Amino acid sequence: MKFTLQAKDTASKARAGVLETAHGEIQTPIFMPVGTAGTVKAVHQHELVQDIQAQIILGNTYHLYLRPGLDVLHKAGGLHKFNHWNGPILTDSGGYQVYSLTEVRKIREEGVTFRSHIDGSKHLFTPENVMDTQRIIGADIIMAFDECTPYPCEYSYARKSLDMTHRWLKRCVDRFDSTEPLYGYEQTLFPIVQGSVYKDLREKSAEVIASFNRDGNAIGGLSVGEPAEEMYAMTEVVTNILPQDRPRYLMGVGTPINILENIALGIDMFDCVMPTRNARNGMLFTQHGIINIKNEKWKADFSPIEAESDLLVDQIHTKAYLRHLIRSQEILGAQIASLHNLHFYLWLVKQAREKIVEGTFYIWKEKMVKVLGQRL
Ligand SMILES: Cc1cccc2c(=O)nc(N)[nH]c12
Repeated sequence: MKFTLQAKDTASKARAGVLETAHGEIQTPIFMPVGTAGTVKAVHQHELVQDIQAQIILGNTYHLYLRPGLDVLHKAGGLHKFNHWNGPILTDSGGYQVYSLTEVRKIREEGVTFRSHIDGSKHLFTPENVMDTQRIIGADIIMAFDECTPYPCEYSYARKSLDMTHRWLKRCVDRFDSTEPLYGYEQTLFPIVQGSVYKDLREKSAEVIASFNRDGNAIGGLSVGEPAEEMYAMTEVVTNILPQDRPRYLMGVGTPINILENIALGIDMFDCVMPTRNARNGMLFTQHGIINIKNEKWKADFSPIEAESDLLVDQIHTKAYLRHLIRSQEILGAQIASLHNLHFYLWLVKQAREKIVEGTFYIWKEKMVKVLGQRL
């Protein structure tokens, strides 16, 4: 998988590039809508393509393995066929979701046993079988099986966990490199840097991950509750070590401000459930700050959701109407708010890319971060 750097900011580590996959190219920096169970919740495919120009979406091994299950996905010819998405797909390896979604789980050298959050059935994920699973799902970019350490966590735990994640990575690489894609197009495996918030562990993990010389590299174990300053400090340590000519993917990040600050630290790819999850609760991200649409102040505000936006629903629907839909828990409320937030996130990273290319990113970023966190 080819990654071409097109521009670098002079006042920061921000870069603009193009990542070529079997299902098309991705302009970076990029935000990847999370489509956990094979759908970006409350958003139609044509809206992803036409309305927000999403370039790549995420699926998830844990969810897809449990439902609809590997036999259905295999018979369908993979996730692209199943959900009719013809662009690139990235799947997470499932370990993180086991930790965040299940109570009953055990982490062993062999892998992780857990009970399904759906029906309580018992399962085992190992580095080998999550590679096989991601072969069946057929995502263009697949993630190594890692342990995402909680925050906070003891140094000794973080170090032991890191060493196991590196041993698991070797097993993932051996399995992936000794199996073939199932649907006639190449897939690529990204390893994941861990090390919690400990500088020396992050340095060690970044060096080990870089030594595998894969097409791209991910940074995990952040956006797990640590203060933003710690997130930025660890990202800086890791991007100083990861190879310049490979894309860097910071997993689970983040707010609009997190994204801009991490682009300045040399990150190219982001994913986060925040734009869709918070949308369903009425939290709207806009270029002037954050709107809690359920707030009384919008009750009779008949101005467009966001006048400057080129998204149709932002122009034709009013704040008052969207407030009514969200408060009434109408499905259309989730649909409009989710589409609005995803459109905003994709607009933001597209703006960042344009500013990097024209050499004005740092000034623009400093101005934007002052506005984006404001409560309107
Ligand atoms: C989705 C996600 C968010 C945040 C962190 C992580 C992580 O450390 N590892 C994996 N596999 N996924 C993550």
